[in-house]
Amino acid sequence: MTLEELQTFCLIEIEKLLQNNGKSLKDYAGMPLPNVDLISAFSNSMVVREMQYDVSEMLAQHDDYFAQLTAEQESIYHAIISRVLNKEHGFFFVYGFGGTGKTFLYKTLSTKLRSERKIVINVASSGIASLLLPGGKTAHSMFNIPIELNEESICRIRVNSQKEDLIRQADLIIWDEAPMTNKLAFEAVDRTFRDLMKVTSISNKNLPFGGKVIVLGGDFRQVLPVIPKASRAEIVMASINSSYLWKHCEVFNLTR
Ligand SMILES: Nc1ncnc2c1ncn2[C@@H]1O[C@H](COP(=O)(O)OP(=O)(O)OP(=O)(O)O)[C@@H](O)[C@H]1O
Repeated sequence: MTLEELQTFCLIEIEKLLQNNGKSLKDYAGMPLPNVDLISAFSNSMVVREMQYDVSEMLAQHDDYFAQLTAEQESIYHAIISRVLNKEHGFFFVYGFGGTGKTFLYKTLSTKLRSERKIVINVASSGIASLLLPGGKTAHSMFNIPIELNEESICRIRVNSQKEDLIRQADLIIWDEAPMTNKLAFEAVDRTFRDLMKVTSISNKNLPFGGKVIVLGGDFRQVLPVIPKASRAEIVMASINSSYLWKHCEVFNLTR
């Protein structure tokens, strides 16, 4: 917890005691007031959970991972981190077959940003893969992706919910095993994020995933979307690289 957060916590407690006695911090000239932005962040337990990582532990882990990155991993790392730090949008795909170090890269990115108290949402297409990611969940449960999908689907994220707030505040979203998810699921997430992020800036409506920095990863030679009785062509058409989103994607390759 930072000193400012600690101060806000203390001021909230003092304010509660004062209010119980018919007074308020505002009645005392020169007394600081709690930081309103932090109060709303505290009230969202999903955001609080993401802020609870031990900063020095994250930094130590990051430095250890970073020192081991290969040149390929390091250049992808810098490309992604610079987008986050410069508050620019980014839609990336990290392509690499099993064992090329995608998860290692995700862990290095996550520890870097968490060491700076930024929010990283780690999801995977399958439950098993999500267990390998730090703080991982399945994409379907995190983004409330509907089971039945079509070209107009949107995710069922309630307005003013904690999840909506968490997504809005997220600095980086990492989605592993992307090739096995139907493109309609990414398109539903894209529409939902555009809608959700236009509150922050109207121009986000025109950016892929509402201007978020999102990293998809996986290997198209492993598992593709499962569609009962579909032909090979239909399966290929259901992959993310057949989506309208793909032309916006910056693809990186991990080869070793
Ligand atoms: N730069 C690195 N330095 C040291 N070890 C690494 C590095 N990159 C990856 N590894 C190690 O190599 C192994 C495979 O890496 P990792 O699990 O990240 O690959 P992956 O591409 O995610 O594989 P999969 O797609 O099968 O999940 C792991 O044990 C990981 O710790």
